[in-house]
Amino acid sequence: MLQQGQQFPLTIKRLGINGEGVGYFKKQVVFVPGALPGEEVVVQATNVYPTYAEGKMVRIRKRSPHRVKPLCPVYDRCGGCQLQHLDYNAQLEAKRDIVIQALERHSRFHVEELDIRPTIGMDDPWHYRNKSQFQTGVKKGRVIAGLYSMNSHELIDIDRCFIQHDATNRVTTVVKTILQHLRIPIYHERKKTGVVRTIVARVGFFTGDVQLVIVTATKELPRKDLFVAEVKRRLPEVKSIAQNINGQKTSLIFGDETIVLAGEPYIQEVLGDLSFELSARAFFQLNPIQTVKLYDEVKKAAALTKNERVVDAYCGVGTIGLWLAREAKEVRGMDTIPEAIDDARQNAERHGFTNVTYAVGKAEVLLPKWVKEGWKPDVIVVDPPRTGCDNALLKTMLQVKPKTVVYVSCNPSSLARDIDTLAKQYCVEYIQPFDLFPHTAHVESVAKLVRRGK
Ligand SMILES: C[S@@+](CC[C@H](N)C(=O)[O-])C[C@H]1O[C@@H](n2cnc3c(N)ncnc32)[C@H](O)[C@@H]1O
Repeated sequence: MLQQGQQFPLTIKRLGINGEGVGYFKKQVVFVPGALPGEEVVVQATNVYPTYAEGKMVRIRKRSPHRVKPLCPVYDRCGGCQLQHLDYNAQLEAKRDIVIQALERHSRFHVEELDIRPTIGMDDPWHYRNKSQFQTGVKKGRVIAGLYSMNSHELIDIDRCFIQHDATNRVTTVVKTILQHLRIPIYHERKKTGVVRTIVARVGFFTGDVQLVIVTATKELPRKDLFVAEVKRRLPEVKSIAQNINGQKTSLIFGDETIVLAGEPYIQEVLGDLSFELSARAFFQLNPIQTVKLYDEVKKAAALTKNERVVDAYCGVGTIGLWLAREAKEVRGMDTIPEAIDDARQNAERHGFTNVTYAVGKAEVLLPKWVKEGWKPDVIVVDPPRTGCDNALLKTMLQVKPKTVVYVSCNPSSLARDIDTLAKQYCVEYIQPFDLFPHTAHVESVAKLVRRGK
């Protein structure tokens, strides 16, 4: 058994689900952030648990040929990315491997018999995120904004984040200086004093318009008019300035109340031939370039012929349903967040779709209700949160037996578990991994399932 603080040699076998290197020391699994598959490293045990251990890398004895110098100067301290030290093609392979590992661990499939395709990556895997949410703080009298360090509560000041679109970097940096000049108080988490908590900047990739949301702990924002005037003067690309109030002690960024301070309540974004109006709190996919590829894959997998009734389960603001609507007879979507459904309805209306309806509620409650009312889908698309689909939904799917299920997943473990349940009546035609978040350990997948027999 390993002891805390013990140093030992380790060969890294693979990347774990959080991007850390995984090796075995006398059959005990050890997770080592920063270590890469194929490397031989010396590790110091930092945490030893009954079934696994965590360690930090002390020295690399044999380097991976895929190890590269991270682009970001704060990569080692910031918790945002996990894979910048691995070359991009190797990242794509590692992500496919993460999907394979999840299937081996959480399903009964013979993985070698499944068609798991190479990960679809980006031509340029930098500056792909359309939204930044940087916490604010004060360091040596200077206003800073960024992300919290991985292992401590230190706020890392980030001037240029290499995975953010540069418009969001620029807006955040300038807003920091405006807050500094106007001496607008920054919120202090421990003392619970001050005002500004978070700077949220979102850009429409297609339009170049930027939305700025200042999240404050109090309703009062000192020197608000001056702040707005300075933002307008120095950042003409900002088309919407809003204040969101969040006085709660919570890990959620936004509170319930949003006040538009200047400009439009929305910015515009375009995906394929659909346009969207994004309000301050509206959810929208973070990587628009890859989202288009992902949705096109969903469309291909759904293989619609204008005769199908389609469910867009966990629909968010309805984007997948709208992507499919022209090729479907009818689309019904549902989500638990009322604002998302309001947006989905408006999006459908603006595009003139008459065959799409959206409802607020749980997928596992609404689908059985629709079926009971006599409405049976031919194709079901699910895009659940990390926890995967509720059992009641899977059960209804097995009862209703749509000819095709398209499963969009942001968590390979819950994907593996859920498609294992569906395998009673469905064949997995293929699984297509996507890289929506280069340089992080996230992997998104589209699985196409077709009903066995009739
Ligand atoms: C991964 S997002 C899907 C977003 C959307 N399909 C898109 O492409 O933008 C998951 C969504 O599931 C919703 N959700 C969570 N639990 C749910 C449930 N039990 N039933 C329906 N929707 C749920 C969340 O509000 C969230 O919008």
